[in-house]
Amino acid sequence: MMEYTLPARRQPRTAAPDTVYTVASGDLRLSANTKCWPTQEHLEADFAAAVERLGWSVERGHGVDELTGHGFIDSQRAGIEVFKTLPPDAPLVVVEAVWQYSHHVLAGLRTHRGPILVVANWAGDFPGLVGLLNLTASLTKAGVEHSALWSADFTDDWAVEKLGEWLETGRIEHDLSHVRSLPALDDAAPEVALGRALADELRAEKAIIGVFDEGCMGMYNAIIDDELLNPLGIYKERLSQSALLAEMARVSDAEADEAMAWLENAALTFHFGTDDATELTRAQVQSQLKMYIAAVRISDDFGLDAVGIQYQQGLKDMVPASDLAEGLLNNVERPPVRSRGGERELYPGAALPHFNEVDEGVAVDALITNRIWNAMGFDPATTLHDVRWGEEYDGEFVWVFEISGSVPASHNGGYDKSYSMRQPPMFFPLGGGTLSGVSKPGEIVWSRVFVMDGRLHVDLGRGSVRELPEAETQRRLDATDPQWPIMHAVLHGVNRDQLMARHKANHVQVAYAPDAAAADRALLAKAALFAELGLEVHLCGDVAI
Ligand SMILES: C[C@H](O)[C@@H](O)[C@@H](O)C(=O)CO
Repeated sequence: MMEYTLPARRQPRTAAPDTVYTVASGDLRLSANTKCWPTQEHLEADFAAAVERLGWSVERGHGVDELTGHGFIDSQRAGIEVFKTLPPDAPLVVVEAVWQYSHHVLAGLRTHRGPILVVANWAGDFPGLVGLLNLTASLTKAGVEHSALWSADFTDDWAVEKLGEWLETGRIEHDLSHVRSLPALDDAAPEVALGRALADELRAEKAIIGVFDEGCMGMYNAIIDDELLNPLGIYKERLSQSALLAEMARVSDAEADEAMAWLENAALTFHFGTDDATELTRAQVQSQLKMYIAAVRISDDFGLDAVGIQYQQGLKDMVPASDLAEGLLNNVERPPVRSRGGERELYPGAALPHFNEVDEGVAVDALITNRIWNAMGFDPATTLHDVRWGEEYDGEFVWVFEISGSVPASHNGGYDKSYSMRQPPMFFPLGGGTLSGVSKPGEIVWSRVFVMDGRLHVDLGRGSVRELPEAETQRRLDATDPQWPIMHAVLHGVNRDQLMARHKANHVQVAYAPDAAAADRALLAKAALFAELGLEVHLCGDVAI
């Protein structure tokens, strides 16, 4: 008989009784992990104290790295190694005070057999809630059973009761009574006819989304397989960020400066400084505008209907942030871009929808929103935001929707009400300016396209954007990232915990309509379009259908 070298069988550890094991997933960027570590330690102490008060013990599943000084799992490999040492049947909690890359822990969580809980602190300072929402959405797409919980410090009655429920049963049931399935639609409604006609057109004529490097920052939920995407009539053009760099190198300084002059003329405020390491410089913006021009030219080359640049891996070490380009692309009014030889203006008078962080759920949504809003004669500017945080103001819960860098200027009421600040060095070593502002008051449709049970779904809802006093706006910006664009959103008929429990992404899509009745009509058209394409449509909160 032949003798082969068989791998030694690993003996799985047995879980200690009444013990919860914790892990913490982090960023890939050392600067972010180091800076956020004290906040993470604080949350872990609060959470452990809550568990211990309920009579259980907490064992941290991995230590603090002596070299880096932080205790985050900072790569997929590190995560796999940590999970090898954990008892596979133990109750396991992923504790998150920061923005994290879900794939760091997804491999381990996919094969973990014990109950899984993801928790975050209800705080604005670092995007822990955003990290939680990405991980729970990724687990949902992966079909891994899990629960989630959030609290300021895990001493409030609600969180303590929910934690107790999880310790006892291995599950937390949240109130999801705000979600209902789309009812049969009125065939005679013009919005239904519009939605269905646009769906037919999309399937028959097809559209292409350009994906500059798929899979940003471990966001597994943000990747939609071709098998799910193609039946909608949407196809991916897989592009490399290297090609974007090469194209940027072909854009002249003079062309970028012309775009800069256009923006200065439109009264966009740039907060310039001189220290490249921490402040915004003209050279950074010039590079960003070269990216804008290059992205439009490549989109034209490939006949793209929408485009996404992932930036935060790879490009972040090569050029300043993609955000300024992204905000410009999503706006109808933007610096004109001509073909390389100057003969043609590209995508004249139109927004070219951009899906930040190559989130393909956003790509589908932005493309469809753009078509419906254009057909209805509304401003088609649409953007994602991070579901970042929120607090009550004046008796209602006002969300801080805040994406990490840019919105279309029309959301702020125009370029003259928008500004550009240097991206925080912790995340963006080479800087670059944002396209920021405070989103104008008005009526919005919000939505999220996501993958669950191997199918595409969409959640749709209505909201209003509030105007808050300047001091409150500033307080919210200071409590989060003051460089980033903020929207004071109130969701109709959906409370804080309902959104957190249900929302299957760190991102939420928003688009304005001229007034409440118009927003209701746009939502109806969107629901009809998505239903016609075969998505499972869910209505969230108070929706007039
Ligand atoms: C800068 C950070 O990495 C952000 O990109 C992160 O918080 C997100 O926006 C995630 O959607």
